[in-house]
Amino acid sequence: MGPHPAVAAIRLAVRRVLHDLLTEHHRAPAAVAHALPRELPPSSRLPSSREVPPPPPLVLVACSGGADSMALASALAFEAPKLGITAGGVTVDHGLQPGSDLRAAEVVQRLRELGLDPVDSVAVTVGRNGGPEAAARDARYAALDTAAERHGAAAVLLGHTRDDQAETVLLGLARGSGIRSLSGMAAVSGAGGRYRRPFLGLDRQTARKACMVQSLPVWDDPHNADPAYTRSRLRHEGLPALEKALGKGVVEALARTAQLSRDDADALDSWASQAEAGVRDAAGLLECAKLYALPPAVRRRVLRRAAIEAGAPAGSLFARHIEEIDRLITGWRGQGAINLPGKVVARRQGGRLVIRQG
Ligand SMILES: Nc1ncnc2c1ncn2[C@@H]1O[C@H](COP(=O)(O)OP(=O)(O)OP(=O)(O)O)[C@@H](O)[C@H]1O
Repeated sequence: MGPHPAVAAIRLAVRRVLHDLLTEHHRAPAAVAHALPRELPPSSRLPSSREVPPPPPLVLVACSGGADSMALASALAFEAPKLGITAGGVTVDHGLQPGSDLRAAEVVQRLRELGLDPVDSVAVTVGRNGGPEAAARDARYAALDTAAERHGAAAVLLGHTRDDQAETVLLGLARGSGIRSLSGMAAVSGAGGRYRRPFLGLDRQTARKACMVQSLPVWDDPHNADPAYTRSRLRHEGLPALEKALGKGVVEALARTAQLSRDDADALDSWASQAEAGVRDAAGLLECAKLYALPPAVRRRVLRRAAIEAGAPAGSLFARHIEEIDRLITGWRGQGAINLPGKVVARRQGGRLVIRQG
């Protein structure tokens, strides 16, 4: 008898990602070998480094101890050895609740019991930038980046599911900042495509079921049920209400919206990068008349890129900033300079748009 369908589904999702990683590993052996600073065993220190096969790639799972990432850890532990991949894990202690260090130690133990090695627990200090959820996320990704680099990991797997994706799309929709924010989380992201999300096509229920039938103990993060958090309200009130009003397929439709929006946003980004050269004069300044002639979606992207190039931090540059710059082109009434994040200033001078720091 084969495994329970939920277990088969999580394993298949992980197997696909590991196959992709191996294909990349074989396509770019030099680059991957370079990203793997782990000591080679003495027997493999041959005179010609070209003949030395790179060590097997290491893949880490980022595990909170919750159902999604425990299911992910179990599937990784099962699939990785079959493909000659070393599987490890990292858990991050945000220090936000009493006893969080004990929970982190428990997660480490569970990951070791699954056969993962190395397993790290990293304690972080959560700052105050941009609200509690954003601050915890920033601290978490910084810790995961450091762990991945320390171990020379080829990838870090994250347990985001289709339900998380649906929530992310709705949050993006409510921000009103365009299709890039509707495109949710990418299956591959981070420096060099480090982060992989094998479960984006699976629902949360499947991950929970897989934990249950494998008798994996899971930890329910009290933050996930705390109505003080936007995502938690969306998960427990918003999405169920939408499902009630629109039917059960909403989550799937929102996840599909993410994929379609991502493709559209990528196409517009590439259009904007091609259009950019054509709207600059010989001195490299943006010509207002040529910007005016661009479709608004392309023009806004050119303006955003110019602001980032001038030093505005991408994460602090919002749709309203771009709209203000855009008005220098499309609603020109002699208005003054516009202050942007990162001390960047945009002003219209003659027929040119000047965006620079200071
Ligand atoms: N404290 C943590 N340590 C390590 N990885 C984490 C931690 N918190 C979240 N992650 C990673 O980020 C993913 C998404 O986490 P998030 O809390 O947004 O979603 P979740 O649906 O509650 O996931 P889970 O059920 O795994 O906790 C997790 O599946 C896991 O891979």
